[in-house]
Amino acid sequence: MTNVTVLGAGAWGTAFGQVLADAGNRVTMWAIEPEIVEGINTNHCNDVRLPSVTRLPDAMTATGDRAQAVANAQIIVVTIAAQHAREALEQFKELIPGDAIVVSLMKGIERGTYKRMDEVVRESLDLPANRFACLSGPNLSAQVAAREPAAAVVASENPEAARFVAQTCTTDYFHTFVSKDVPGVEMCGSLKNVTALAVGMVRGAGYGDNTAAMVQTRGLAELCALGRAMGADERTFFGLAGVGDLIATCGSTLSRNFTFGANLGKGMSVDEAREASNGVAEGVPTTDAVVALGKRYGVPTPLATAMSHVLADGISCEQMLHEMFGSGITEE
Ligand SMILES: NC(=O)C1=CN([C@@H]2O[C@H](COP(=O)(O)OP(=O)(O)OC[C@H]3O[C@@H](n4cnc5c(N)ncnc54)[C@H](OP(=O)(O)O)[C@@H]3O)[C@@H](O)[C@H]2O)C=CC1
Ligand SMILES: O=C(CO)COP(=O)(O)O
Repeated sequence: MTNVTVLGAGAWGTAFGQVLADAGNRVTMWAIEPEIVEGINTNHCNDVRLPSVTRLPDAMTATGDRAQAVANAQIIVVTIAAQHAREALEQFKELIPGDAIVVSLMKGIERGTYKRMDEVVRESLDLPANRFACLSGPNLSAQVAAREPAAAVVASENPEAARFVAQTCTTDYFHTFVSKDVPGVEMCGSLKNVTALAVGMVRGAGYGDNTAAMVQTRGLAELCALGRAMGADERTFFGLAGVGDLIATCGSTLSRNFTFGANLGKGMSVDEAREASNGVAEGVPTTDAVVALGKRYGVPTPLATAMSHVLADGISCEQMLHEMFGSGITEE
């Protein structure tokens, strides 16, 4: 039995905590909100973030105390909204055990620094690469929480750490693959959210399958080009973390990013869509970071750039599509 601590009891943190408990581990959830801590410890549920689960496993407990949360952890899973990860993790820097493996489940790029979550986690905890892993894939939290079959990729520069993490979170319904491609897995998770915003937007505006497929495929092309430039392994884009997660996120009303985009397509303002969102839509702050990374690496990012104009200037779906394609004819 492994001691695993999950930092952040949001929808995914809670659903993944259940996976870890089902896999036979002792799971400690850390949450800021006392209501969530109380709910997990007393009623075995997280009505705030994951109300679809009426009874979480007994092996899951919660605390709001940072030191207590990580004291005996062999694996620490981080699933905090990406833009708050640095400030939250810095408070754990002196507390985490010297041999614990830290696993990021987050899908975003930090605004302002344009850093991936592997970089943010390692910097804020002063963590060597051999103790870091990330996990990503088509994992809509409500479906994983319902124990529907699903799979994910665990990536680490340290193959032993990747296997340890993969074994720790494998159940009869949750399968894991291992990879060494940390930048690839990180870029897949982050960029698919930007694409899901755009696909959601065209769906919300009333367009059908051709338009959605077109936008989704151009998003994949953008992910491949930028990911390649940043040193990712091409094969990752066509695996679970890449195409797999694009299919799930761009095709599901359970996705916060898809739904956020759909609400924009229906005519809501960004503030109204934010208000209506049921949890964090990571693609929103990540969009500008993707545009900035594109400039840094000399890679055109027409989809992210057009979406950044939607988010900043409120351009329409038609204008977004027009901007995305430009006026010239190019090779695909
Ligand atoms: N939901 C899903 O299907 C999946 C989500 N992910 C990724 O996992 C990450 C978390 O998503 P999810 O759990 O769904 O999001 P939610 O919106 O449900 O929860 C966000 C989490 O971040 C925490 N948080 C926000 N700000 C702070 C802060 N300043 N300090 C500490 N904690 C903070 C929240 O704590 P509090 O509740 O106390 O406010 C909450 O636990 C995202 O990067 C997402 O892309 C990945 C795969 C699947
Ligand atoms: O990453 C996810 C599914 O794999 C969840 O997507 P959303 O964050 O858009 O809900």
